[in-house]
Amino acid sequence: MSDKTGEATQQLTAGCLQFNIAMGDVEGNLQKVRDGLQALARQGGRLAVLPEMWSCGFDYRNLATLAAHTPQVVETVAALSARHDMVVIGSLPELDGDALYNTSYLVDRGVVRGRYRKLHLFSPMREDRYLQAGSKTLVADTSVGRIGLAICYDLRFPELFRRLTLDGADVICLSAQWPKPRRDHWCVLTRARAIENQVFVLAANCCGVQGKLDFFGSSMILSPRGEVLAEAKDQPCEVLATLDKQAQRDYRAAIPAWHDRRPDVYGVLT
Ligand SMILES: NC(=O)CCC(=O)C(=O)O
Repeated sequence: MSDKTGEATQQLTAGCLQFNIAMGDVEGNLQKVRDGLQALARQGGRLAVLPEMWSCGFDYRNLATLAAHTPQVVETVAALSARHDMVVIGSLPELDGDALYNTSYLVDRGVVRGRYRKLHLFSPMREDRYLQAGSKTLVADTSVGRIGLAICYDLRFPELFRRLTLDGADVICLSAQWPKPRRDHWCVLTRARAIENQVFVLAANCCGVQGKLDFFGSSMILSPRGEVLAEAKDQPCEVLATLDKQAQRDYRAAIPAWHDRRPDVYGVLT
């Protein structure tokens, strides 16, 4: 599919942490992540995906103050990722000057390898009123392979996922806060993005109630064929699966949709 495989691990144990995000409670949410990463590490996890805005939720009124904690939160996650020999990905509020972003941090064994600022802000949850949109995509080489990042509503934009795959991602990690009643969209779209790009998709959602929103969980791990390798129910938990990179290469060779694309006719993506 791409010569930029960034191949590091043939068999990768990877997981999503799903929990109920307590609005504004940075320390409480961080403790859930400490416990969850430890549980994943005990089961051999080398890659962990956390939900969207996991440190505090969309606490818009206090977001600038809460975002001021983010550098310290990232430092703590970096220390945990080093201790557990893991790549950890999840979105947090980021303050840059006066601007706030919904930013996914990719931390690899103690080092921040990249940041991705959400491109598509979800106006039904008023995200566009309080946050700025990013303007760049991110695919990074890590100790577990080449990873592309996306955040929640981004899932509805196949062009982004195609771009990440064109840039060599073999795993795409999505942090989300995706509420009821749109579980069917979540299930179909995570699967579609995996199948159409022949990539692994790890999609971490939150669960529980925050204000008027009720989150159904269903964090997912999908194979490049679209098989559901693991799926959470609606309670706090971690889900894990083994990602077989050789099987991914074999499948891409068997169904060569990538080579058969016709961007000369219909696409500007090259
Ligand atoms: N936080 C989000 O981006 C929510 C996206 C969502 O719920 C959707 O249906 O799309």
